[in-house]
Amino acid sequence: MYRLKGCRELRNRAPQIAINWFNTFSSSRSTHSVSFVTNITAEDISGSRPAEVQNLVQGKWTRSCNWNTVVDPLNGESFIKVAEVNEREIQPFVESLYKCPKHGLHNPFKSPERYLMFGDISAKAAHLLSLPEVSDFFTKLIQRVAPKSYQQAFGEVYVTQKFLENFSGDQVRFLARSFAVPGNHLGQQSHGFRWPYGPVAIVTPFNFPLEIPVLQLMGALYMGNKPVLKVDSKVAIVMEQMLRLLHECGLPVEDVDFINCDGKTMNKLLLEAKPRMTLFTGSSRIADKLAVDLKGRIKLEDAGFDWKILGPDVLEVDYVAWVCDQDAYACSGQKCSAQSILFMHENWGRSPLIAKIKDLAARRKLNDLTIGPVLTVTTEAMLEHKNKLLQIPGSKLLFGGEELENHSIPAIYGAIKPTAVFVPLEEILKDDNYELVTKEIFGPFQIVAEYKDNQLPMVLNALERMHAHLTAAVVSNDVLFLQDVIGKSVNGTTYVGLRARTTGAPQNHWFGPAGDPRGAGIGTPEAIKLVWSCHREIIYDVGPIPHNWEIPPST
Ligand SMILES: NC(=O)c1ccc[n+]([C@@H]2O[C@H](COP(=O)([O-])OP(=O)(O)OC[C@H]3O[C@@H](n4cnc5c(N)ncnc54)[C@H](O)[C@@H]3O)[C@@H](O)[C@H]2O)c1
Repeated sequence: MYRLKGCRELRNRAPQIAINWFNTFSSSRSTHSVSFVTNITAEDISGSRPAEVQNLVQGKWTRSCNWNTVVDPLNGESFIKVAEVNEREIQPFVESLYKCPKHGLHNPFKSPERYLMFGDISAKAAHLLSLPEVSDFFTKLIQRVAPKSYQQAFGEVYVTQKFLENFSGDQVRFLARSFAVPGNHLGQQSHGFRWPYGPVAIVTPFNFPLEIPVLQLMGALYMGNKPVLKVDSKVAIVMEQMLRLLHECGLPVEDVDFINCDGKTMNKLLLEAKPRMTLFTGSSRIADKLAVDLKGRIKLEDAGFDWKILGPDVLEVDYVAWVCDQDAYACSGQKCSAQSILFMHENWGRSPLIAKIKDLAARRKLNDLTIGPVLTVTTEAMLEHKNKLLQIPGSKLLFGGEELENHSIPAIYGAIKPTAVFVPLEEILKDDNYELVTKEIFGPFQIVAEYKDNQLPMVLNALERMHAHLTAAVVSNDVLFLQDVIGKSVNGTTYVGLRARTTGAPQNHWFGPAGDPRGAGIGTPEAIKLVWSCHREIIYDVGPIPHNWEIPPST
């Protein structure tokens, strides 16, 4: 991205961005009224027809003094202009959050009809996303900014749609279900309520442009909060379009602010607006900084160095190899849940597993985006990491380790073939090597190690020393083996059994790190309640006072 010069404050102008789904939708379903005009398709966004992304504050879409230009990750062409708010322009966002009281926009004692409103909004948005033309629009828009295969991008749209279905009807008010406990005397009862934080912030990364922001945003809204949302500018166009869709479905325009800015500006906004809670999804480095800056008023979905252990029972080698390939290399390894290290029992080492993973990885092609640009690590950095690993005694390149061929991916991004490097277990555990081997490379890159029966404690030791505990997989149907590994590890989302995978963040199970009191979750009712509400206890004590009551002695 680079900056365009010149200040053009163009508040309240009609958006000029492409919303292909909208055109299709309005022409095929004429009963649905709409309030904005669009003119190009996701495929047509280009250097000659750049799309624009705006900000939303205090109910108004706005532009800014600064335009950042996003380059097409596949060819380097400037194709999206993002109106980026700079540090001197954050005041309207600060004021907007200040307007929201700590008790939120709704709670069980205030505007409870809003719980039902969000049930209705969710139902309508789920319906819209289920329409083939709408889901195709979002799928292709995701592909343009965070290149991944059609199926992987569609998966995001599908999970988002199912999530919205899950919280339709009365399900939003059920999130705020309370409980009561009888008191010590007549007239006393204690009630536990789920209470909003009021003004809140959501910061999300580039890799899931739709799913992560929508699921967290809706969770925040359901519980009665007013969020300011900041998505990585590279992919913000997707969420900008989704907000317009949510407005069509009845979301009040003042309920969410949407800001495009760099990390430094967002940091400043958080310090000045003082949201009561911030949900941060992204790297551990920024997560730790914000935890300090915000004095702990934060929940985190941070980095993943995700592990998979193949147990002693070798079964279904083709299936396990396919899951390994998907876990490590789908979305070019840019899932926070991607398989970063594979510990295989020596029995698997004697099977054709690695050869099969190599063959599957070799099927991946740039032209269908089953492999593609890496948006936060350059080719040079990934190859340098590989070279450092290969200096460890006994390590070897299993496959990959080269730049992609015949590509036009710009040099600011990465482009390497799916890569696997073998490192001996004893070497991984050495202090000099451990940090290097367990460094998260957010690209198509994995470490492979082998262990013998009596070396399982060494594998468990390697897990114990990791700093992030997001996803994990234990591939075995040996129940005693599973018990042993589960009982001695902590990852928040752990798949176990023959079909175990590290990736997979559907709407039907919890996804998030464990072992960290700051850890957040996403997707399920438990995640929403934990992240977006706090406990409030109201103790009713209305009497009557016993008729023979007398003032007792002081205590
Ligand atoms: N745990 C999860 O659920 C999850 C999901 C997706 C990605 N991730 C992690 O995210 C990382 C990749 O994403 P990334 O490289 O975009 O992460 P990142 O930390 O660089 O950026 C994440 C977001 O934070 C913003 N940001 C940067 N500095 C900031 C600051 N000082 N104050 C406020 N906001 C700031 C960025 O603009 C972006 O929107 C990986 O480590 C991956 O594992 C985790």
